[in-house]
Amino acid sequence: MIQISQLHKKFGKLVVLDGLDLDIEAGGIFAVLGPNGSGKTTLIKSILGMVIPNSGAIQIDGKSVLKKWEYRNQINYLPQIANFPANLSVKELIAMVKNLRPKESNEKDLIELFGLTPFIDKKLGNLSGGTKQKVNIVLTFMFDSDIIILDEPTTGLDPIALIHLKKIIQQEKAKGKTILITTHIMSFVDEIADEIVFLLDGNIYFKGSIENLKTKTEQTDLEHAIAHLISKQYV
Ligand SMILES: Nc1ncnc2c1ncn2[C@@H]1O[C@H](COP(=O)(O)OP(=O)(O)OP(=O)(O)O)[C@@H](O)[C@H]1O
Repeated sequence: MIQISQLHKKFGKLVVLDGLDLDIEAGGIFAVLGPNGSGKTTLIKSILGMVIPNSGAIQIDGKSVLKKWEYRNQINYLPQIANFPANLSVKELIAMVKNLRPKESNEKDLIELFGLTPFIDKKLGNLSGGTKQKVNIVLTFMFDSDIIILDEPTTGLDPIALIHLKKIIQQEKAKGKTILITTHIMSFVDEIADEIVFLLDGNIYFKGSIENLKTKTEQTDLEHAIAHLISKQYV
């Protein structure tokens, strides 16, 4: 579904992606992991066309996406930091996004599920961090798209919201969606990911199931397995 080959991205002299190759098959939950600054967001933004690579190819369903924009309509994206206009209300923001993306949307159930009804007329600038993240989640999941990309989706969420988030991610997976998630919360990965994609030194250092990773690193829990990967004992 998503094919990336020989992707290079530098910011000035800093090499972030160094000839990265990655194939993401259709359907399933892929956790994109790696230390801070390893290039997870850069990779995701390259797929979304928000970062322009220096060289390399990105294809979705066999078609190159570089310098194209229409394909973005088949991707739902939850950014790591949502810079919402502070003066808009939640309702106004949802209406604005619906206007920008003329596609059927299903925000009502999500607003209710995440307990956002009492906040619907409140200005975004006055909301708590976790409540803003719930709005971010509603905006991401209210459209039906084949690919869902979530950059640190759990940030600021309380345990109940986290349960709801996990459930909607599983529901989307059951519909055959391809879901990419970056996170540093290993318990979250352990619970929901089918595959781990681990970035280090500008490349994919490991791609496979959690079970494979545990076997390869001879660790019984994911956190230690990842720590072993970073210590580069398994090149
Ligand atoms: N627009 C930019 N200009 C300059 N440097 C950038 C830019 N975007 C990212 N970088 C740098 O590229 C590197 C990779 O950043 P990126 O945000 O992709 O990492 P990450 O793996 O998502 O990190 P984290 O886990 O901390 O979110 C970092 O050193 C970052 O400072």
